[in-house]
Amino acid sequence: MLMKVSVIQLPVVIGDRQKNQDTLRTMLEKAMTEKPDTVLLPELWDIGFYPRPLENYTDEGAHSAKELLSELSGKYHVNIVGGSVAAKLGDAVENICCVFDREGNCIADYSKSHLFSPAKEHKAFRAGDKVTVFTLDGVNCGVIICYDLRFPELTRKLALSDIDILFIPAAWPTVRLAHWRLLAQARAVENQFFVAAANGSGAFANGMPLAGHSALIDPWGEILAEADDGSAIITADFDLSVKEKIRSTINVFADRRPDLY
Ligand SMILES: NC(=O)CCC(=O)C(=O)O
Repeated sequence: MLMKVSVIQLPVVIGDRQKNQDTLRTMLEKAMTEKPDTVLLPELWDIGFYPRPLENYTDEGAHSAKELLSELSGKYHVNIVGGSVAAKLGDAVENICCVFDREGNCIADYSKSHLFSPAKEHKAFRAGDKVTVFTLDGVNCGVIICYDLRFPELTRKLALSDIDILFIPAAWPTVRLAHWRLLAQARAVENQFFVAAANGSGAFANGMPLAGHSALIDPWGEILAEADDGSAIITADFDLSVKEKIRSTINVFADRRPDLY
């Protein structure tokens, strides 16, 4: 079975939701010429990482993002893993990813569980406390958000739910590009699944440049497609039978020692 996945590496403008939503409309229309099954967006693609004071830029209940992503997934009949947005939920804000199926239904959500303390994200956002697995076109998928990538235990938990594809929306800076690539490939190799990693292009609110370099990676760690640091759309076919072939050669899941760790 094949799943064609596209990543939209959006050039995020800090604090300008309307502009970023307009850019998404344009880029998604362009991405659809490749006929992807699933499209992934970056972390906080509608406001950037992250304008202050955050309360002036939040999306109440993620309604604005949900309305747009539902419309676009239904219109183009494509699954959308909606990056993330700063959703006001009661009296707190969560960095939340909403997932849409081809009919425009929001079928899952995940709130970032590891907040990036060097940027004081933990002061502005509330951390999520659940692990999210969902199914797109019959394929088991999971999602983590940016800094979550540094915590392999979370990803391993998703792998143990037998996911085939891990989606990673991110806002990752150029100064740590080497970590971004290395960790994304490592998660693919150690868990023997596909990874779709979407970074933004542009800059953080403090002016630090974003690395771009969104990537589509197979379970052998091979990079099937990779962007540079500018605005970009990348696409690759994930041949999901590869996962089983690799697991029948090196079966790390059979050889694990959960009795030791
Ligand atoms: N948006 C983030 O979570 C940034 C993470 C990051 O820059 C890092 O882990 O390094």
